[in-house]
Amino acid sequence: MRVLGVEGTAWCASAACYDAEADAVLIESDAYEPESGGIHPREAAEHMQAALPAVVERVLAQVDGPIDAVAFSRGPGLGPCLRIVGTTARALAGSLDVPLVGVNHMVAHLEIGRHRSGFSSPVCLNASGANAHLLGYRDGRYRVLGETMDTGVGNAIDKFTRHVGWSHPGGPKVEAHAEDGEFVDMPYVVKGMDFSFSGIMSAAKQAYDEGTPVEDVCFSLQEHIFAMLTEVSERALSLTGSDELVLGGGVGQNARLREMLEAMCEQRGADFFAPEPRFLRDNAGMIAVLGAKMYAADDTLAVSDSGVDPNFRPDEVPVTWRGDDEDVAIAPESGPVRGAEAVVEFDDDHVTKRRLPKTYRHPELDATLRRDRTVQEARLTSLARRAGVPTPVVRDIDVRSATIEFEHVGTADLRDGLSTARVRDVGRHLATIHDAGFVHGDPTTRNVRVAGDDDRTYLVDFGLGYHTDHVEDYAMDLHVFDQSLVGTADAPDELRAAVRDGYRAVGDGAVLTRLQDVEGRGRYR
Ligand SMILES: C[C@@H](O)[C@H](NC(=O)OP(=O)(O)OC[C@H]1O[C@@H](n2cnc3c(N)ncnc32)[C@H](O)[C@@H]1O)C(=O)O
Ligand SMILES: Nc1ncnc2c1ncn2[C@@H]1O[C@H](COP(=O)(O)OP(=O)(O)OP(=O)(O)O)[C@@H](O)[C@H]1O
Ligand SMILES: [Fe+2]
Repeated sequence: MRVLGVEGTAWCASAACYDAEADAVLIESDAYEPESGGIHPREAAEHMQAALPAVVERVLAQVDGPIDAVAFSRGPGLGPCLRIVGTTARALAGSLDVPLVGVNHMVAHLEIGRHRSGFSSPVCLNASGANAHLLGYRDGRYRVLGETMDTGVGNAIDKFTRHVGWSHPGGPKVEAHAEDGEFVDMPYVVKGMDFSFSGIMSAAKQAYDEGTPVEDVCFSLQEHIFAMLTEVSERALSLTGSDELVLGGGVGQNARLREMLEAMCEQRGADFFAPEPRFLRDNAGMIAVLGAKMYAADDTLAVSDSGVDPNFRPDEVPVTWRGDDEDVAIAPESGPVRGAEAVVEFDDDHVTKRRLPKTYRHPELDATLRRDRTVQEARLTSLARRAGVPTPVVRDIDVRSATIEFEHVGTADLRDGLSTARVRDVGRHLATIHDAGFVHGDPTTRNVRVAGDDDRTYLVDFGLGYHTDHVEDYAMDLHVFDQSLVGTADAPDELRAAVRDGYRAVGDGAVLTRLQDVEGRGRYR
């Protein structure tokens, strides 16, 4: 089987042919390079119009044999560019007289890694220009386990380089300048498996304006941003119990990001795979490869239904080409637990939590995070108890070794004992701590302990918590819990409703309204 792929969501006019029998991918691309500033949608569309016919022709000239289907990027991306891709693909399918396959560009970024690695059900980190998210397959969909709360990771970096006056794209320039840089402290924002770049981008621009050497800013940007992405990836591995990670997206070409992910996986005994650069940056090869899987599953489009969608989210795609039994693994654990942050050991009635150094992080950043989170965790665990939320008693704390000793609570993680009554309780607990002026920061189904007998639910792991009176922060706390239900429960909808019920019974209705807002936000900016 041979599938022709067409890509052109933003900057890369590309065509490819995937020969499934030979597992060979032929790619021809032509990049749009803005003369100044970032990507202008109209100029980018003009580039697609001019360049797509030529790359298609170059591919077809090298193909020896019939084409069985034409696959194209349906979204997400820039509307004017996508429409040209759509028109090109429809015309090709018509002239070749073959079916049309509409591919989600973000799912293609992840599937190419799965395809090339041979991993069965990995967690995927997509680190591209306009996006940044963690995906895991569950129950017929790619679930968004975590994502950026503002801009995509590449766009964030590109905004800094525009500020400095460097041409687009900025990522490779930041990587080159970082080589001679030294560490300066910058904002580091992770909320469960979500993360945000707006604070660090303003800080980077300000540091540059105030005379910090640009090499130091570039170095520190990479150290912070990529450590954030690595931490959330590790949290996703820990939460799902998966031991496979694949990387996708243009920022994945960065050697420092790959090095960090590789080191993290090695430290926890997981397998890591990053496809070669031609499959990381935007390319039609990944569109053709996923197109072939979809075509084999009869997942084709009638021309009348083949409109493009600039906001096409990866979790909207019915995954027709994978089996029902391929869900991302959820392994039962025994013995010491290796969370995203700490190693937790159990001894009779107490639990020792050690934040061991993470070799992937810069030593200074590592020391700060381990110390601050240890102090904060001990404080907030006790504050929550005083507010009336069941949490373990803090028996001892040693800030130097970032170690806390807790009372052992519960008999299982909520993940392994989900019920509507229990998640309703969690909703109430979150409302109670928000009322007391702080957030948990990482409320997942593994950071709640449950007990069989009295059905109490305890909150643990307050290390990412902080004091705040912003409705947005409270809503994000709920959103993190909501996403963890989606990621770990078989039938999450009833549970999600129960959390809201619990929250409503105790907390502020404005937070639930804001939660709807948070969920409705398209983050492709
Ligand atoms: C929707 C689609 O149009 C979009 N595509 C996209 O963002 O192009 P992609 O090729 O995946 O990524 C481009 C980004 O990747 C960054 N980049 C390229 N090389 C880099 C490097 N060595 N280090 C860091 N960033 C790099 C660029 O600065 C740019 O922001 C997407 O996938 O989000
Ligand atoms: N006090 C406690 N009593 C019983 N079990 C606990 C207690 N504290 C932690 N655990 C168990 O250990 C696991 C890991 O602990 P914790 O979440 O604090 O570590 P972590 O490294 O911060 O995890 P992550 O950052 O991945 O959420 C929890 O999911 C829970 O199963
Ligand atoms: Fe992309």
